[in-house]
Amino acid sequence: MRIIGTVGLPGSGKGEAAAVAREEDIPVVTMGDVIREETRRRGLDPSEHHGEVAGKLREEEGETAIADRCIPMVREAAEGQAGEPVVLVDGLRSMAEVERFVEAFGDEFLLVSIEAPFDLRATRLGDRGREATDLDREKLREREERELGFGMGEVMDAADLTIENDDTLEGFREQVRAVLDAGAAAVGADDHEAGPEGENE
Ligand SMILES: Nc1ncnc2c1ncn2[C@@H]1O[C@H](COP(=O)(O)OP(=O)(O)OP(=O)(O)O)[C@@H](O)[C@H]1O
Repeated sequence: MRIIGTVGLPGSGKGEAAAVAREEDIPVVTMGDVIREETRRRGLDPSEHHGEVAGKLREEEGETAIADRCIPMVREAAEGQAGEPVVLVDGLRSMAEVERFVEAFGDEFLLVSIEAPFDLRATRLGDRGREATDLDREKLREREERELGFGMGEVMDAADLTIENDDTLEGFREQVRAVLDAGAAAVGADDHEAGPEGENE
């Protein structure tokens, strides 16, 4: 089994990476969807209260609340696959979450950081316009600071691979496909040799 987890600031391209995985029939577990679902369960609008509920969940159930909910979903997604399974986990945010995934999956877990400069991300999010923060640069800064407050910078530094998403969408999608294919090929092989480019070492 190979579990590929992504980390990246808002608008870096995690959703696009997940879309590429789905096109390749690789199941995706989206950590943000777990929060959106919980936000709706609490009778709140995810486009407004997503961050607040993410914080509350961590306060109530601990740092790994969201990872804990995702791990059985990952196992279930893996069980549904023929051959050696690969699952993409979209959106890790803290070292506590990384450690939880490593505890659950050991060397089968590969952490990939997706990175792009603030201005590019702000423009792309403005075009996307999914959430209130997408259209407002100040709100984006706040969202970003909140996410960095959860320790996201440290997670990005700890990644096994970095994909720079500062060029065309098609170029980015190709890089993602290469990592997914290498991840799939590396199932059962030595861990950190997966991935064609952008390795930290
Ligand atoms: N290289 C690129 N060129 C042009 N547009 C891009 C590129 N990469 C991503 N995008 C677009 O930018 C927007 C943000 O990307 P995406 O939704 O993947 O970000 P994200 O990391 O999932 O953000 P969030 O954490 O806010 O959900 C999307 O509309 C996506 O299609």
